[in-house]
Amino acid sequence: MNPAPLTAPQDGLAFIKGHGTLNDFVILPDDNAEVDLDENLVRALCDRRAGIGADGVLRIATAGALVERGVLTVLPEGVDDDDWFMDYRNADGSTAEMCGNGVRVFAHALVSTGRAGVGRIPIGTRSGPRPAEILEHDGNHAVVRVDMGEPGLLGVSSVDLGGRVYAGLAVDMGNPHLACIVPGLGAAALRDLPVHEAPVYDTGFFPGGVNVEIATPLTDGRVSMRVHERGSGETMSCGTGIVATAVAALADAGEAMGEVVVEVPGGEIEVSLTEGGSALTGPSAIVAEGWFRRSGATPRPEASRSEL
Ligand SMILES: N[C@@H](CCC[C@H](N)C(=O)O)C(=O)O
Repeated sequence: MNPAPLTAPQDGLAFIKGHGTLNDFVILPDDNAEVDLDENLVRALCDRRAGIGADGVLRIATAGALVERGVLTVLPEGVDDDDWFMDYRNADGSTAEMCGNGVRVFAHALVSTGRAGVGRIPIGTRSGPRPAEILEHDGNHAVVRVDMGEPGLLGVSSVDLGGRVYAGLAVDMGNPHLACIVPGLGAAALRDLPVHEAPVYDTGFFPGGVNVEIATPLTDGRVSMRVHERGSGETMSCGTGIVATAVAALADAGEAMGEVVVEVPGGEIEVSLTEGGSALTGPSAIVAEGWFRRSGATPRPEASRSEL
């Protein structure tokens, strides 16, 4: 008997799987925004046991199509109708304004699917334009630099993570962050902290939730960081959180600008902070493509929800 070759199933949703320093994404090429990307579908795609598994979903669509379909109410300032737009969703189905690792992988996917050429690529996000430049490209691997815009300094706050309270700098990277530089913390001790536990933060300060970074102080231009992301739990890397951490680590050292290498469990990323701007440079990998069978998606029993 000849086994049937793989063909697109009738209810198949084409996907690409990629990651940036192990912050992983299901990428949905959906230029005209035809897919009804509701919370249940996002959760099913991101489910690490019953789905493909990812920290988030990146839908590729034009900004104009997302407005036409009502996914966006208005175009963010500086984003044009024809721009590719990164419609980002967290693993729990919530929407976020920005994802720094996501923009690198998104730009890489645009190039590898022929939607853009290498060079500077305009990319729209809910927090405005985040142009990316492919610095190296070798099929499934790329090095991408993203213009991350000007970090906003919001003040100081604190968070309880695993029973210990940390003070941090609140940084707006389009999405909210609390970057906590812990005096005397070394990389080995950071590895032992219970960053997977749900952070207890000031909901008055962060009414829409917050991403929490715990990091070592700046030493020779480097810091180590771990992150608990809003809507995804602990991840191996977070691009916006990496820039927020660089801002906080430099501030802690009495500086406002400079270059910082941030080590995360998933690898290393370079951050450049300049007058009124920031950039993130790091790798992207594309590892798979295929079809997600929508009718095969299995709702999770309530008892297993904490794993999402
Ligand atoms: N992993 C991302 C950030 C994704 C969004 C975040 N969880 C939020 O809800 O704000 C990154 O690389 O920046």
